[in-house]
Amino acid sequence: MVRVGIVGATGYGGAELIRLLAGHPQVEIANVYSSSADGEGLEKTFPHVSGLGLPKLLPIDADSMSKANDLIFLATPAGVSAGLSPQLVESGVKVIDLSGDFRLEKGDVYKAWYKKEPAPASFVEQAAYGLTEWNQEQVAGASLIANPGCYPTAALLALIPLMKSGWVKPNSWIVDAKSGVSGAGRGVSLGVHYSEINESIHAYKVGSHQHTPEIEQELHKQSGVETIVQFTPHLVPMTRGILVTAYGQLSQEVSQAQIQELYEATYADKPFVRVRPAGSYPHTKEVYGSNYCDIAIHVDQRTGRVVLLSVIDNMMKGAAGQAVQNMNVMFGMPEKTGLPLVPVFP
Ligand SMILES: NC(=O)C1=CN([C@@H]2O[C@H](COP(=O)(O)OP(=O)(O)OC[C@H]3O[C@@H](n4cnc5c(N)ncnc54)[C@H](OP(=O)(O)O)[C@@H]3O)[C@@H](O)[C@H]2O)C=CC1
Ligand SMILES: CC(=O)N[C@@H](CCC(=O)OP(=O)(O)O)C(=O)O
Repeated sequence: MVRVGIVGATGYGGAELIRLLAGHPQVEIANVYSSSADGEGLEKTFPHVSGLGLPKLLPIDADSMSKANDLIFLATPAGVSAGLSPQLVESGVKVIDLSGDFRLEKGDVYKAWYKKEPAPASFVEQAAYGLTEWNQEQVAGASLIANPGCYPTAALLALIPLMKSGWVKPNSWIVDAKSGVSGAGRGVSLGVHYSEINESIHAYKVGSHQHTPEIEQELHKQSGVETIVQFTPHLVPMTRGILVTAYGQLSQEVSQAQIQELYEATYADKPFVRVRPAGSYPHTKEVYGSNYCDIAIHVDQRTGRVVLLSVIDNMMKGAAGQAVQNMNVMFGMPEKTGLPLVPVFP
């Protein structure tokens, strides 16, 4: 059994990790940690986990954490992992970080987009970017995983095959994304107040969202081609789910069938990416509560553009689900272990 510890267990990412790990056949939830609720039972925060026999919340202390766990998940705000993970990794415990602290390779880029001090460069260098489908080998050998952001997961799984093909003009990509409100975490603020967001939709952080350099960095790494992406996120009044609609200008005559074939071949052996039949319209509800990313391809011959539609559950493939998928790969377990396959529907 792998002994896991969860930091940030009182947040949304932490709660989703508990849901998955409590049902994982090869994991023991050994410890849960909190920066604010020492000694309390997690059911005080989350009545829905009552009766699972979970340990009480402990204070965060790197020394004792590294002795009591084989793996620590950090589901904490940006900046926390940058300080904590180096100590944990040095003492021999593996770390999967759900925040953005180890995703960006260049410290100055992190500082510019997150407005925080970057993690030590030597640890950023050894972190594997945990987009499992594309980095399985690096994930398997890593001690520190930078779990991808929710929007980058949906965008990258859709864009990478076409970026690698050379069939789309690199700087033409426009990534329009819509997210449910759980993507903003459990903290209360005016921006997620029910009466402010219900029956409304709005864009935010146009040209300045911190996931923009992450998408660009990984497209470059996977395709070898530098790319600038126009990324616009929107907040929609639903709890979970992300829909990415991405537009790229084709660089040559390519048919819908050719692109469809490319995607089907690329993801044929990837259990969590489902390429939908040509011309379909995936709904976020069709992946709700699951670790799937569903992708559909539309070629518009009139405009010469390809339109990619990609849906995920932000809490699952966009956060905790992908983190568990990475844990499975790190510990040599089958990739799908403990990840319930069928989405909750309706
Ligand atoms: N929600 C989502 O869809 C996604 C989230 N992420 C990332 O995952 C991380 C967690 O997100 P999410 O669960 O939504 O956020 P939440 O705000 O719901 O939870 C974060 C938790 O972190 C803990 N925390 C707060 N401050 C500190 C601190 N200084 N030191 C240690 N722990 C602290 C809090 O628990 P306590 O007070 O008990 O310590 C809190 O419950 C974030 O970095 C987020 O960006 C990534 C992808 C998707
Ligand atoms: C809807 C919503 O607010 N989503 C969050 C998701 C970002 C996130 O989780 O940030 P890191 O993964 O980079 O830490 C946002 O746009 O900031």
